[in-house]
Amino acid sequence: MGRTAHKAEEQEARLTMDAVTSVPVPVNEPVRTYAPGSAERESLQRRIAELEADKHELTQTIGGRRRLAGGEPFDVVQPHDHGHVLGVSAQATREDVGDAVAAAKSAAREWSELPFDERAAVFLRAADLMAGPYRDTLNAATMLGQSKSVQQAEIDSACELIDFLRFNVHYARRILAEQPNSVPGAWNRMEYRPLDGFVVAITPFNFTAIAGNLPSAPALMGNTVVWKPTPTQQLAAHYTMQVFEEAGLPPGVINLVTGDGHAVSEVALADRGFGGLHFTGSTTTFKMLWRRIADNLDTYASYPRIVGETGGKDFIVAHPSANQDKLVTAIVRGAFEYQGQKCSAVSRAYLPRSLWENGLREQLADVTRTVKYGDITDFSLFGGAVINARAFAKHRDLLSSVDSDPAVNVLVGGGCDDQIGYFVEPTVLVSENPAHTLFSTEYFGPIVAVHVYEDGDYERILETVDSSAEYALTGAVFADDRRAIQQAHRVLRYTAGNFYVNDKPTGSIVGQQPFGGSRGSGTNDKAGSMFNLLRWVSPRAVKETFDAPTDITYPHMG
Ligand SMILES: NC(=O)c1ccc[n+]([C@@H]2O[C@H](COP(=O)([O-])OP(=O)(O)OC[C@H]3O[C@@H](n4cnc5c(N)ncnc54)[C@H](O)[C@@H]3O)[C@@H](O)[C@H]2O)c1
Ligand SMILES: N[C@@H](CCC=O)C(=O)O
Repeated sequence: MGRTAHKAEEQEARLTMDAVTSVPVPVNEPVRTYAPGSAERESLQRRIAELEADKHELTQTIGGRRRLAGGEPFDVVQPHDHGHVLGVSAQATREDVGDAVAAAKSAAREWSELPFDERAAVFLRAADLMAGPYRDTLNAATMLGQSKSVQQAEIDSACELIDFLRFNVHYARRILAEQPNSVPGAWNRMEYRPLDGFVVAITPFNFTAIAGNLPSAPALMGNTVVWKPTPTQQLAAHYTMQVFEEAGLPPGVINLVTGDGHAVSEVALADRGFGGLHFTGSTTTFKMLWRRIADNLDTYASYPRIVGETGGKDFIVAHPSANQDKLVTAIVRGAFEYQGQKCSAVSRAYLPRSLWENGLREQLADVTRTVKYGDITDFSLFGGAVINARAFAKHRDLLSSVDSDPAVNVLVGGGCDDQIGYFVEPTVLVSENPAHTLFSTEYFGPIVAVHVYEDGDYERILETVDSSAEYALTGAVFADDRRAIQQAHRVLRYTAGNFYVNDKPTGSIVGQQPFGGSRGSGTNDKAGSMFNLLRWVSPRAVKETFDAPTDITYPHMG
């Protein structure tokens, strides 16, 4: 048999396999508790000690080869103990990024021609490695490098990342199964090709799961990727890449480059073969990258896909009928877990005067005072430090400005200290002015602004919540009165892409609350869902006619 005939047969077999197999039905990875005395706690503590004792060389992976970037070196430290260096990495140069782009291009054809099941198996295997032998490593790296408590690491670098990988395979299979109608004599098919170009994934510091999902989701759909994690998440990203490789990801499919990303936007976003951006991070960075892409529009072979999940000014609004205990728990967990550094974190709360003056103020202050931050290797603590010196300085400046602001009262907190780690106290600020910048600016730290409204002004305050900030990511209403809940649904319909009723607006779960927001919060392509995966395919409609006409006349022509 000739080589061409053999190739055609092989291709036919691939199409058939894509059409008939099924994939494992995903279930959410159970969250481990790490309770005192448990074996899982001991095992994790051992791994933390090992990672702390090591000084990692945090390399790039380009075309399957590890190498330190050619630019300026930088240290990766523990935010809660910034004198403790976990690893050394370096800024990617233009040459490094050029090599990563070349590696992505050269791996593209073979990877896209691999049957879907073979690609899916790589990521399902990665999920199992993360759930098993790599769980402690990824959790320890996330705790040490990003200053997460054990609970916050477990729901991120274990459960959410594993869920992304398993659920994406399930959703991708559903996309492939979505086929057009055929009529007698013709067969219509939809082929879900990857994009006609490589994808750039640029990822934030705050979620190891997001950092792993952004390159792997397009790769699952057959794309090759240049992935740039952020320096402060480099340790966990390093191990995530290691898992992908151990799971059998071929060289060049995901190419990790290190550093602040300037060379990535200069080289990869200016390449003719750039096919799409998968971004999560601040609104400012996303807008800057979008503008750069727009400036290069005439360079590209295709219109690039742009997916970005960005900042938030997430809220809780409570009706006078709200349950006070549940409300306080939601504000404190929502605002102060992971030091307020979730894009979904509560950073503004609108509370009715009747509750505020009948115990809510004192209860909120008392519970907030119990929140302790420190070295996250102490499992009794609630949280750690903010991510770096820049974040610390932003919070320090804000706290010192509110000290002398007559429009703001500090209910609790207000202190900060960066001698050992970048610590900012859990802080509740109260202002009578709902138009104060505290209610519109994303600070991304453990600070929540409270506005107390008159009970009769509920509808008006809902309108204020809607119009105060440029963002529309997450939000929650607390009420027992169903009419109040319905009013909130109506007025706040576009104020949050993830809306919660009587629950905190953080902690979405893959497969349960697909995540993302609109307005200044992003393109709302819902990470970990079919909506996101659809952005990484370029469908081709194929019609095959079995017995094509041989006569150009139509019946009306007689
Ligand atoms: N909506 C969501 O799903 C979501 C999830 C997590 C975080 N976030 C948002 O992310 C932000 C916090 O993350 P961050 O501090 O890492 O954000 P960031 O915007 O500072 O950085 C994000 C990424 O962009 C890179 N970057 C910055 N400048 C660049 C440039 N010129 N060229 C190329 N890359 C560049 C960074 O190195 C990093 O990898 C917050 O605003 C938060 O709300 C949003
Ligand atoms: N899934 C997370 C997303 C956080 C973003 O930073 C949450 O819902 O809290």
